[in-house]
Amino acid sequence: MDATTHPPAPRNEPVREYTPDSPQRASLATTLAALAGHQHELTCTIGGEQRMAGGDRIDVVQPHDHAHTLGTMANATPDDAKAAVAAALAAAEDWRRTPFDDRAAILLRAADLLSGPWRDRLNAATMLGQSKTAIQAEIDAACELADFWRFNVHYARTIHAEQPLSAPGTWNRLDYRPLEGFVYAITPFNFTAIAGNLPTAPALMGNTVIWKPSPTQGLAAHLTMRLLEEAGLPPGVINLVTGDGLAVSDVVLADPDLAGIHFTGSTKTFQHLWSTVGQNIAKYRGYPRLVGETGGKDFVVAHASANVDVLRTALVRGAFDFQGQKCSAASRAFVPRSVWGRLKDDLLSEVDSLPMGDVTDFRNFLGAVIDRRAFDRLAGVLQAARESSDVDVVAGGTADDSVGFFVRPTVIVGDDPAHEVFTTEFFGPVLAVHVYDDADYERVLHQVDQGTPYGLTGAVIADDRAAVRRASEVLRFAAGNFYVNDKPTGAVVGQQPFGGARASGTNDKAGSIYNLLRWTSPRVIKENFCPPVTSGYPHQL
Ligand SMILES: NC(=O)c1ccc[n+]([C@@H]2O[C@H](COP(=O)([O-])OP(=O)(O)OC[C@H]3O[C@@H](n4cnc5c(N)ncnc54)[C@H](O)[C@@H]3O)[C@@H](O)[C@H]2O)c1
Ligand SMILES: N[C@@H](CCC=O)C(=O)O
Repeated sequence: MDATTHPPAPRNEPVREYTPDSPQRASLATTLAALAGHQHELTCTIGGEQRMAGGDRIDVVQPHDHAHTLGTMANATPDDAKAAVAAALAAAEDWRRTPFDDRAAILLRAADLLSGPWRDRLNAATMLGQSKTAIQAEIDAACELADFWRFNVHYARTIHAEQPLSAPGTWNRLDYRPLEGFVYAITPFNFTAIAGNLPTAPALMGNTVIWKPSPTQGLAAHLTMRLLEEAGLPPGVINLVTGDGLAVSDVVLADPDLAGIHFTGSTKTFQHLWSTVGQNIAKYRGYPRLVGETGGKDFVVAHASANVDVLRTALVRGAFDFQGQKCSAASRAFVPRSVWGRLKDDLLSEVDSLPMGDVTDFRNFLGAVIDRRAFDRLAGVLQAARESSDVDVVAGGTADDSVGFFVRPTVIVGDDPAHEVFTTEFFGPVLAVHVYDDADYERVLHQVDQGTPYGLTGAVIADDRAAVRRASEVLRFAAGNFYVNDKPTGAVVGQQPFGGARASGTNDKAGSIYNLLRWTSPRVIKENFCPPVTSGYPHQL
């Protein structure tokens, strides 16, 4: 058990802007060239040792220039997975005995390394590997990840300080034990910060971890692991296994010591993991904690009182930042006819003129979508929309994979809010717009609430206070992160803890006290200073 010390108070990492001629931009450009000019061996890290996984090789390419390979990894095999489990279990005893302050100091040091000497490297890896523009990489790989590490230490300390009352003659304590076993962290391609947070949050609470990042986030994940080692993370605390994860799950999900899953990715993958755990439930030592943040079909509802410039900006940034590949991205908008009349021309011309291309050219607003699979899926969506008589493609609608996986930002207008453009997560730069009669605001709010199985993010744009309040009431369960007169993306750690319910996940709010509580199994210790020495009770006298 730990003394209540006071780690440095967390603060949000300031966001750099990378304006032309700034030294920050010059430094990032130099690192981009250096990283792109090197072929990286994207190894597993098991028990502190780097080794290439034993399965099929996978080339990691730049999505905006797919002929340009950044490095190679391989699918982890069942033997690699077994070695990772063994390493996590071997490291567990020492790690759980490591005082909280030492565990915390490693993550605080990692945060400072990231905001200093590692910033350009992790930003550049995220730009090259995931096709993020400089600002999208900066708010993710530098700022959000440093924020996760600093704020998690603060929240974990708050948890440790929460202790029970003690009656006279006794001392009651809460011992915040880690889970018994190991945690399996599975992370998505789209956020380097999420990839870095999911293994380190359980580790901070004293757990050892097997981390399976997305192959298309492989370069940034590899560098995050090196950064954590430099910060002092002992071998075996986090064991990185590469590849698609299929063989890893076969081993890990059947292991009696599986104590938890920390997942972010698609709803489909999480449901598969959950049902496999359900089938294996009698095998485990305990009940594995299942934490998953998953997909969304995030909305913007405009009211007749909406400021058109606020609405246009929320739609353009909310739908098309990072090519719409944020779980929080606006992908369905509901706009009153009177507002659409004033919004349409400016919105469509702005969307059609958004510069898209190689993200190392800082003038671009969009890069490419992540890989061939995403490109083919999105190209199919656009083709179906172009051919459909039920919807109109009013901006974008084209895709070109000759150099990179480029999909033009697209706006589709449809009359039927039950059409799949309003219900299916496409996870790309596709915004569906439903134009409604101004008098139908109340009906539209209910449609937005019931229109999809998801409940992740959403926004209302309105100047009329009663309209804001009504949207907040009707849409209470439609979004775990609800925005008023803002885009539905860009949550900041410590300010808007992030996560949604319904099919969007377990809503444990990444980077918050609620998430960290899932990685501890508290023990109560009662110590009696004056224990009774006779068995009789006073009423017997
Ligand atoms: N709610 C959130 O906070 C949040 C954040 C980011 C992304 N997302 C969601 O993630 C999705 C996009 O990310 P993605 O394409 O990487 O998702 P995905 O589900 O395809 O993959 C996520 C991770 O799971 C791995 N995986 C897939 N099957 C596996 C298995 N059987 N065993 C082990 N690992 C397995 C993948 O390799 C990857 O590492 C979108 O649906 C998006 O909405 C949600
Ligand atoms: N937390 C991020 C979304 C993460 C999902 O991709 C946001 O708020 O935009």
